[in-house]
Amino acid sequence: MGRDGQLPLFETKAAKGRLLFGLYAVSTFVGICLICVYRLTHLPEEGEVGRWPWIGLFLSELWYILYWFVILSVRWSPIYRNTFKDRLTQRYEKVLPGIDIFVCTANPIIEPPTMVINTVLSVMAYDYQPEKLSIYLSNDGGSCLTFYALLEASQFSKLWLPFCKKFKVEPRCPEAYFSSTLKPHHDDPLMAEEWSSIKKLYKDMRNRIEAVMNMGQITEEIRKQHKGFGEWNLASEPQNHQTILQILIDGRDGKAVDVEGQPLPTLIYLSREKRPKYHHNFKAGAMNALIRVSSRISNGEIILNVDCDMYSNNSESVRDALCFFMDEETGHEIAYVQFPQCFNNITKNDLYANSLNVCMEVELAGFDSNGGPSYIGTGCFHRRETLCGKKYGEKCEREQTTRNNNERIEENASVLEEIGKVLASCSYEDYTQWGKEMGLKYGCPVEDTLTGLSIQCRGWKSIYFTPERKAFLGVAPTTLLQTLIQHKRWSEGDFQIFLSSHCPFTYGHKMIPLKLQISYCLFLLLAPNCLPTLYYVAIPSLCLLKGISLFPKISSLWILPFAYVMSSSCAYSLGEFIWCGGTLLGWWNDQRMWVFKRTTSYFFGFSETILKQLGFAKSSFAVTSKVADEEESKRFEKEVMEFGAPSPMFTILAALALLNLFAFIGGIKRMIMDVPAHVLDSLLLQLLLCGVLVFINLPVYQGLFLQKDASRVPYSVTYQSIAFTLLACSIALY
Ligand SMILES: O=c1ccn([C@@H]2O[C@H](COP(=O)(O)OP(=O)(O)O[C@H]3O[C@H](CO)[C@@H](O)[C@H](O)[C@H]3O)[C@@H](O)[C@H]2O)c(=O)[nH]1
Ligand SMILES: [Mn+2]
Repeated sequence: MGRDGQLPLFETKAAKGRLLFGLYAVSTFVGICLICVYRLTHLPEEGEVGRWPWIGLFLSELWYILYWFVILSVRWSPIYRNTFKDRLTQRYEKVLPGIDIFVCTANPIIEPPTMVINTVLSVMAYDYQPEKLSIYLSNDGGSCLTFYALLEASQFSKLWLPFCKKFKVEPRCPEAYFSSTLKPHHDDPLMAEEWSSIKKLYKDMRNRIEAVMNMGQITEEIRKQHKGFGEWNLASEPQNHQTILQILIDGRDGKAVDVEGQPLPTLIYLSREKRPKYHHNFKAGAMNALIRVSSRISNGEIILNVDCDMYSNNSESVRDALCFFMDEETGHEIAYVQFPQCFNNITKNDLYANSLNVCMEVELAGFDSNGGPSYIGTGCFHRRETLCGKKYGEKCEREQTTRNNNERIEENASVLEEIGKVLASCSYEDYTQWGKEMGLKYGCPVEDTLTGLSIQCRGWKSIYFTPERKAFLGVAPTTLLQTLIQHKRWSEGDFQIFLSSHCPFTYGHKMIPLKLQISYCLFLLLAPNCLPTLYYVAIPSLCLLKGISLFPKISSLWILPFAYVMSSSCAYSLGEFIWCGGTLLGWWNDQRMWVFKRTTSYFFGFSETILKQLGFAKSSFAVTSKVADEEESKRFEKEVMEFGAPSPMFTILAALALLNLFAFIGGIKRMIMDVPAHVLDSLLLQLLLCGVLVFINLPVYQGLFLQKDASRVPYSVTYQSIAFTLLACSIALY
């Protein structure tokens, strides 16, 4: 029961199956202790072969044990939330706050404008009073083609919104809706008719936008449709232009209505100023410009941030989020409500492990119970004042950015556009706290994690909410390289936070619970995982070639803890994976990606972070492509691994795969030729490990030797990797 005897607006439930989890944790812990005892008591004497590989292996294992404790503490007691939207409506319908929605895009080629406006339309159609909704599109690509697409969307919304509301359609992203639903049956002839006509109008619009995209420019005729195009006479280069701010729909304007005469949400286009002299700070820079501009135009109390590829799949999400913010008991403590990142282009067995299901279903729910989820960049509702640097419980002093909420904004649209242009200019942030104490933080490729952490360290709580009907659906990378590069950015940014003054253990000391500090390490310490993994996939195999044993004999009892820890961990992760909706083959693919990411993405992420610390490298942000060519898409659908592009990441993958293949063949040969049974006895576990790695790497061999189309491993990579492998093997053997 909440304050004043009212029922709360949300409830919290603990996860089930804790006993089983405890059993797994305790028994595995015993196994781990025994492994340590074995490693210490069986350490080869000084001068004996295998002493150094042994020590290295033990250090790797120690790292994994440390990381296992992190994994365990995140999973200890996940919680799940449930909202009561009817109570919200009953109590607060008249006083619901204004919501500002920020959609970010950065590149018209890899983030096609059709996709961007689909996202925009889906959030315009939220089940919420349109007078209280304002949608901002931030275009860092600076392309007028995106502006044109948004102009089209503003027209189309006049039909789309009433259609969605009249027939309560889901999802409210037109592309997703029309490709997932069939024409409604004749029992509702009215809807069937409207359905067909809207579908046709949507397709016409899409064709117009695509035609313009193919031309690469807009025609004179289109240019005349809106004064805004005039801005591009001055803005020739995407990275060097003035602010472009256009209010396409002004919700306050009585004439801004849909075809049924109902008001429309406000719709605004923004390309912040870009100048070569000024660093633009990637998405964080875009978000901060949006925060300032919106504070003068609509000043919504709540800000929703979505990436341009993450359409709203659930028209009730705003209300879900408000159930947390407006809860009488705890609402005032909550800074942000994070929804999971889900994707609509995951294939059945998820070859590249992009679904992030376990992270979204289990790990973030664990964060929630340990003190609050991190901010993951998209699908997150923020309280505006917390983004402006306010501490929990403090009165907001920085009035320049937040206006009084009751104050009505009276200026007309063109005045607001002029004011906004100043707020989004490069020099506005000079000598201010923006990017430091205010807004999203600069200087880190994972601005989201860093910003979320600092909000939590200012005393705020956060909430993680996974509704049954997914709230947002996005586009996951569709090639191996894109996935690896994305994870490199993440691991690099995360590790950078760990090494910085924002390390949760110091920065968060006494500010957030210890268990949350530890939980953050799950992400922040991903990068260093590359070292033990590289060691584990290379050294035991090389030792196998040489005949050095690093694991207990099969006939010894010491084999038991190794066998137990391996099988219990596999069983646990498989169970968790299936529980989160995965398949058996999906789990296997996930294991493969586990190895691939650790030996490439995290390795590069780790090295670059170190180089950055030493001042040798600068930060970058490789935007993930949301499109693939036709052949690529076909292979993606068929779950054929894509190696097409030459990349040092592939050289490492191929070299490690070949190394294990050679070692495996060498190991088998040794067993057959050298006959004495003790070889088999002392090397079998190593042979098994090597065999599993060979099995994991099957798609790599396929890419090296069998695939003939554009997806094969490039020859340059093949030669390099063969050279590396031969070198490594000969060093090991002689
Ligand atoms: O200079 C830039 C670069 C990127 N973006 C936008 O940022 C978003 C995320 O970029 P994307 O390439 O899709 O990155 P992902 O790896 O998919 O994104 C995840 O990880 C990022 C941090 O690395 C977060 O910013 C994202 O919100 C989160 O979804 C996209 O909408 C981009 O348009 C900008 O607005 N300006
Ligand atoms: Mn993305």
